[in-house]
Order: sequence, then C-alpha cells, then structure tokens
Amino acid sequence: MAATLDDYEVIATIGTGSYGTCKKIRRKKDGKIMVWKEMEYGSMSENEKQMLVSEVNLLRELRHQHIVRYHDRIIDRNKTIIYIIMEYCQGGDLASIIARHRKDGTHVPEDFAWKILIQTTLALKECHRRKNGKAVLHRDLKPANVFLDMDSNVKLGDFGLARVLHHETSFAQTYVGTPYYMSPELVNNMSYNEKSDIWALGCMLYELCALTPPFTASNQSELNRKIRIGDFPRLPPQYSMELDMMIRKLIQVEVAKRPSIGSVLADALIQSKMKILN
Ligand SMILES: CNC(=O)c1c(C)[nH]c(/C=C2\C(=O)Nc3ccc(Cl)cc32)c1C
Repeated sequence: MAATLDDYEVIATIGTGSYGTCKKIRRKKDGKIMVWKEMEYGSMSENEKQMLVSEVNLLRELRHQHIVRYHDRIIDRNKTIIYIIMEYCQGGDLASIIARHRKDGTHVPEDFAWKILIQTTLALKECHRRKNGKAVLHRDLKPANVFLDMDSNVKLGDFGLARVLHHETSFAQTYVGTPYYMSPELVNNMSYNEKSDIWALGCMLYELCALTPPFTASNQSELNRKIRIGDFPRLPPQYSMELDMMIRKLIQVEVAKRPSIGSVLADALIQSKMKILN
C-alpha cells in the first residue's frame, strides 16, 4: 500500500537548500528515524516534472553502502510537493563539518580525509556504472551533498535532482551559491562528463582539508580564469605530500590527464589505505 504523510511524524527541520527542505521524520509503524526532502514542483514544466520522476526512479535503483538509501516517495498534488523519503545520516553533512573546523581553527585528521576520498569515489563508481545504459552523473558533488552515518561513513546524496531543479525555469528561483567546483570543461562550455565529477571530488577533498575551495574569486569571470589556469596553494603543512599529490591529480585541468574513477581506486596508495579502512 502506498505510503502517506500520515504514516510519518516530523521531528525537526535539519536542512534547507536550493533544492528544498530536509526534515528528520519518524515512521509511526516501527519508530524508524528517516528523513524526507520536500520539493515544490508546481512551477515546473511537464518536461521538468518528467525529468524529476525519472531522476527519482534512478535514485530508487541505486543501492550502495555509500549512497543514501532511498525508501519511498509521496506526492501531494494539492500542494504540488514531492516528499522523497531516505535514510537518516546521523553525522550530518561535510559542509557543516568544514564550517565547524573553520570556526574552531582546527583541521580534519588526514585519515578522515583519505576515508572520505575513498568512500566518495566508491559512491561515484556506482553512480557512473551504467544502469540500463544510463549513467547517473552526480553533477553537483559538494560538501553539502555528502553525508555521514553514525560511524562517519560516507553517504552520497542529492544527485541527479540537481540537474532537474537547476533547469532553466527553476534555475532563477532555486540556484544559490557560487559554482566553486565547476570544471575547466564546463567553464569552456563543453559537455559534463564522468571526469567532471572527479574534478569536483578533488575540489571537495581540498576544501575538506584547507577549509576553503581551491579556487575562489569575487566574481564568476575571475573564478573561471583561475579554474582554467588550475593553480592553487598546497594543502596546509600538517597534511602529507601524498595527500596533496593525490588531490592535484584529481584537480587536473586537462581532462585526458585527469584520472578515471577506476584508476583512482587502483592507485597503490589508495589500495593500501582501503586495506586499513576495511
Ligand atoms: C547540520 N546537518 C544536519 O544536522 C543533518 C543531519 C543530521 N542529516 C542531514 C541530512 C540528511 C540525512 O540525514 N539523510 C539524508 C538523505 C538525503 C539528503 Cl539529500 C540529506 C540527508 C543534515 C543536513
């Protein structure tokens, strides 16, 4: 039987973003703690609604230890709101962790950074694995879209939906924030590809350690110029040369020289870190 809003009780609002509102909820029948993401679709065209439905259907197909588990969806046609019900990630999002370290003047431990790198790469590998000939490219990898469970394991969320909700009709209303992680190929108006997610992964790892993105500017054209050049400061001195070098491999301007997900995971140092992690 299809779930209804009455099957859940809202505990708290835990996040609001350009894509909607995230609420912590309790499933009444068994007390299970979950979240739902509320998204208003009333202003969408029929094509965008179809895109949203197909993205949600893709989400439900993805089952992986490092991807947020999709449970169900509820559509309130009177209020034109879709509720996407997913697993609760007690550790919150990386953006909040970065903000806390920035405020405290502290840094994440190096081992934590390697763990986030490895587990996010594994999540992207699953996303990119062709499902019925259709790759699910993340398109919006950033600290606010990477969540942690109670053991600080990565749970990648919110992908695919970004493309739908950034579509031109809703772009103006919902798009917020500077695209710090935009890759050189996107800056040059070329097509988004699997290695664009690798570029964003490198930028995210850099920001996790340096507590600032690799490329910052006061306007988009200056940011684009810096991204095209691809120069950025070394990680803070407490981080190893190996981690700095790994991140530089990911933030490689030339797409052909940027590693694939497979080659990142095959890297000897990554392999050794994975053995320690598991
Ligand atoms: C400060 N952040 C939080 O407290 C927080 C916590 C404890 N959980 C979340 C968010 C999610 C959460 O717990 N599960 C999720 C599944 C999908 C998406 Cl897009 C988001 C979430 C957040 C934003």
